[in-house]
Amino acid sequence: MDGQHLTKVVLLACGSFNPITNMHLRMFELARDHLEDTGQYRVVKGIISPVGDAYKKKGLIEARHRLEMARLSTDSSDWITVDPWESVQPEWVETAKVVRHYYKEMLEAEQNTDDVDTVKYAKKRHGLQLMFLCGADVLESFGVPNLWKQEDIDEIVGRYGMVCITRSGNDPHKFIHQSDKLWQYRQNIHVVCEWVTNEISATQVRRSLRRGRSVRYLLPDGVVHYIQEHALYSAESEQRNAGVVLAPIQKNTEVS
Ligand SMILES: Nc1ncnc2c1ncn2[C@@H]1O[C@H](COP(=O)(O)OP(=O)(O)OP(=O)(O)O)[C@@H](O)[C@H]1O
Ligand SMILES: NC(=O)c1ccc[n+]([C@@H]2O[C@H](COP(=O)(O)O)[C@@H](O)[C@H]2O)c1
Ligand SMILES: [Zn+2]
Repeated sequence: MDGQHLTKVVLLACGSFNPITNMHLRMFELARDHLEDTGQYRVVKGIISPVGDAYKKKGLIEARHRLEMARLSTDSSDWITVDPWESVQPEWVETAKVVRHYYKEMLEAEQNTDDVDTVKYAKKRHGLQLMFLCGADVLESFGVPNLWKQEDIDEIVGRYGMVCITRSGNDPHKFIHQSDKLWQYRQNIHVVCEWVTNEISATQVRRSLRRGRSVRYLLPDGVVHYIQEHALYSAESEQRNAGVVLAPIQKNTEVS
């Protein structure tokens, strides 16, 4: 097998990463194994895109710290990268737009490496795909009123496709079954069952940190040191954006 027939995939994970945990990194490994196991894909790159400060989620610390922690975590990976583009935007950016941005970049990069043979390029283009990577809670958040625009869901799932990692408390298969829209796109949603269940969540990590408890082995060592060095995550930082409406809700309920 020469792998020529395989579709090359770039995985894009969007989120707060407040802070990045081992489970965020595991998501990429799980998704790659799952996709490559189908015999149809070769995963060539993973992108972590931390959300910008304008997202206004409660307890969200500054993007420069979240970005740096993500960088420290991916230093040892030969395929997972961190991209600052979304995190430095002054306004919150809809995820559909983020996906579009990276897809465009991906095509441009491909074109630059092969701009002499346009016929080959057109063929190659066909064999290149960007997929949105998330946990089952994000998939289920598609059902939260005013959080996602329907056309954005159509674009992300219908046009690009997604990989969704199971998370306890969520049932992505049932959720897809119960949604007419997601059921229609079911071929584009790769649900990955994580059998080695790992319930690390950034919320729990922040809670432990506030209480002075160890979070070692839940986060990469470099991240634990960075948090200590910069004294991140306190009772005060958890109050950031308290009472502020989350940017997507604000945007989708605005009276124009
Ligand atoms: N334990 C986990 N299992 C599966 N997916 C996960 C897990 N933890 C995080 N994710 C996924 O990682 C992405 C980024 O998530 P996020 O930054 O919100 O982390 P989180 O741990 O859910 O944090 P918080 O508790 O602050 O919401 C999301 O797609 C989320 O579903
Ligand atoms: N309408 C939208 O595009 C929309 C709505 C809610 C969350 N999101 C994104 O999903 C991710 C969710 O992150 P959290 O789970 O940390 O809140 C963020 O990257 C956020 O920008 C997008
Ligand atoms: Zn979350």
